[in-house]
Amino acid sequence: MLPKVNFTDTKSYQYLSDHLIDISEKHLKELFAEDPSRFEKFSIEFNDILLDYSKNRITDKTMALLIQLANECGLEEAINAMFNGEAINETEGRAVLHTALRNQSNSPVIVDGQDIMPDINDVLSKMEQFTDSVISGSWKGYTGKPITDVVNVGIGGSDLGPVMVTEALKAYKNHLNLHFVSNVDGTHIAETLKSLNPETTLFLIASKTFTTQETMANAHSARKWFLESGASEADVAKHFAALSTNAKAVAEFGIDTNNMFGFWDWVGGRYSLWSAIGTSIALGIGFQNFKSLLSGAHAMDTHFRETEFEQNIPVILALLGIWYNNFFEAESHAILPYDQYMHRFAAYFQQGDMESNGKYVDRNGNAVSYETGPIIWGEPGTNGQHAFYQLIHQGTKLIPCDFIAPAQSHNPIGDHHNLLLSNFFAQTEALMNGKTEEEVTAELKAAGKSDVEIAKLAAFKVFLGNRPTNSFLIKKITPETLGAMIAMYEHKIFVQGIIWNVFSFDQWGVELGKQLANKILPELKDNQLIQSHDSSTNGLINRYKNWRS
Ligand SMILES: O=P(O)(O)OC[C@H]1O[C@@H](O)[C@H](O)[C@@H](O)[C@@H]1O
Repeated sequence: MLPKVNFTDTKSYQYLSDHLIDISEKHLKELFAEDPSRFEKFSIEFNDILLDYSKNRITDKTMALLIQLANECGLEEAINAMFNGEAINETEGRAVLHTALRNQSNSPVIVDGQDIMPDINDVLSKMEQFTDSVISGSWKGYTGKPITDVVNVGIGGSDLGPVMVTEALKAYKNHLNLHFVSNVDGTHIAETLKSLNPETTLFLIASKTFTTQETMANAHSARKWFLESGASEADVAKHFAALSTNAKAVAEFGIDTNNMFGFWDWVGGRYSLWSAIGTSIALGIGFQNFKSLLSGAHAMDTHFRETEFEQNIPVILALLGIWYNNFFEAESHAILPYDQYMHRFAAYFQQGDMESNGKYVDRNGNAVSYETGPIIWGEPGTNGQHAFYQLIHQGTKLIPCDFIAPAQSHNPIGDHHNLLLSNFFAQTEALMNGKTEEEVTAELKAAGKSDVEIAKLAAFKVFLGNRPTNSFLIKKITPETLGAMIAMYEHKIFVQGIIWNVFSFDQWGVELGKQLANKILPELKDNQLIQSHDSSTNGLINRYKNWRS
């Protein structure tokens, strides 16, 4: 069982509220001037990842109070409860053990009195055999040709993780072409199938429940396309595999359960890329690289589990997020990778974070009186700089940002990487320091502007600065460092959920829309006038019926 503390009732919350007044009066520039050791003090190096969190609106006292808050909320107890397999997903009565999937130490993890590691290892070795045979070409399609294209059909957690990782690790990719179909919009599958040859295409139907409407619709269309190409039902086994917890539904769909890679209800969808859901990753970059991804994540798990909070990266990130979310009233958090390969990283953690902590009911079943999960967003630098950074620099909203960049590029072309990294360093410096009116005036004077022009322009060119950032400098984006970064954010989300006293591993909020869509679907079958909803919904449905044919 998890602790169920209302964090606004703690002593540290009160102290932090008082301390906020002092910090609000300080500019980050002043904090740096007052303490020359800020970088040494507020940075942590872990396995080729350097986190610099010194450009945050914090002092030693802030960090001490935030850690006190974590202690008062029972964080240590909660971490142990998760790793020990307690049913901390209480509303679904499940343990939360994605950490076991990457438990490279192989130490026993007990659920309901049974060690789950042997089952995990069995699936991993089945995945290894399968992916090796597809990659080597010994797995043949129904006309005897090797597989060239793999289509992962899944949505949400059965799509976003594999997409993000295979993009982030594209430098490690082999000859197999990967495709991802998620949207129920027929365009997605239609456009994907256009370039494919059924004789050399392998479909992975990825769905934890194997009931998700979008995935089932796309899977059926894929099978129809395959059969219409001249293949027989018996050939399906060579071209369709399932990644799921639901063997019965897989068999009913017509996929040979020998071609099923299983996982378990204690793996949440948005935490499932480490499970059989990662089969597309293992196919795209090879099983050994997939294992390295798991190892990187496992190293972060060990760090999270064993390191004192003062040096614990996920804990520190979570507490900083709470500082801004609940004390500075920041509404969102930007993730900004300076790495083109990581272009889906923020999108991935939109699900990871917002589906986990987007809750207004606390673990006691009461509506909360404080803010919970932030809006997560972001795009890669430097593209974002030319799009939305204006608002981060000069808008009215406080947006804490995570800047992420590799020191070594996989594509060291000319001066590109120095150009990229100069922007990475410059942005956090600019966000912190800003530019004063005096600086602006001096600059305009030097550019030969008249006093009248300076008076007219100066105000628009002032940057207040004092905008907080974290910087992650990663030696290189490898399967290990990427695995560690993903696990780091997962644990950050966990810690925040503990402090906000919400259940981070259910997602009831996605159900209502699904239920209503199921109710509306039969109403779309014919052209009868619909009057069963409110006037807006009726009006939209009726106009759709009128326009669709
Ligand atoms: O893997 P499944 O069962 O098809 O589910 C896909 C997604 O379905 C959504 O409804 C859930 O909100 C996600 O968490 C989940 O990842």
